[in-house]
Amino acid sequence: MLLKELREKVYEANMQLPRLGLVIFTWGNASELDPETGLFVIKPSGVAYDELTPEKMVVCDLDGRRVEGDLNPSSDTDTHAWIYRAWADRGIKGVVHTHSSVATAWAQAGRDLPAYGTTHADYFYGPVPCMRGLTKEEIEEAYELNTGKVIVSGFEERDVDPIAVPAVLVRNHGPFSWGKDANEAVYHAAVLEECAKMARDTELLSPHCGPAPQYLQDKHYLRKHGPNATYGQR
Ligand SMILES: O=C(CO)[C@@H](O)[C@@H](O)COP(=O)(O)O
Repeated sequence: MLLKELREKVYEANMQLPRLGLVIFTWGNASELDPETGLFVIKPSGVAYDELTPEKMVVCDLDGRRVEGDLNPSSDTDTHAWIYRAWADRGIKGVVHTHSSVATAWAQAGRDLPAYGTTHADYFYGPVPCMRGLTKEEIEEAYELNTGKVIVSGFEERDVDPIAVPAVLVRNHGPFSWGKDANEAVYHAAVLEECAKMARDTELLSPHCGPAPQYLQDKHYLRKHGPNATYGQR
């Protein structure tokens, strides 16, 4: 069996999704890329979380083709593969998709998630962008592959660094997040959902409050990220 240890790691990352309240039923998926082989492990499609095992994880290549496994890989496999092809050389080796309800509501509303406070700024350096929905033709051509293309090209067009903002909202669909591995991608998915809840409530309390001042966002993001980070135990 290929990538036995990675299968176990990706299984555990997937099991975090329902534990954190980010998914129900079979929604969502997590994967991690093995840079040495260029293969990634992903959850199988449509399998309930309480039926998952490391052995049921599916190994795919960067074209999204199944290399090992009896089950069909996640229906979002091509999206994960597109993100790896585009950003693995930036150190992005874990991808997560969820339908966490409040982040999905921002995606359905077609709105970027504003940086209203330091909680957001600690993890996302600026708003989390909401990328356009797919056209009918893109959906009919290759839905999941074009979802990945919309995400990556959207970051390029909007000049957003996927390291500085490790998450995205896809209009009328939901959130995707990423990180250095599957666990960090899950972590970012959970933080995104909490920031989405806070932003929704912020707008209820003060509809036109505007984002946190840039100097405050800078302070919080840069204290945790980059060469001058000071947060926590060094
Ligand atoms: O959003 C989608 C597919 O894009 C959901 O069905 C997804 O969260 C779960 O699909 P899979 O079970 O991983 O195939």
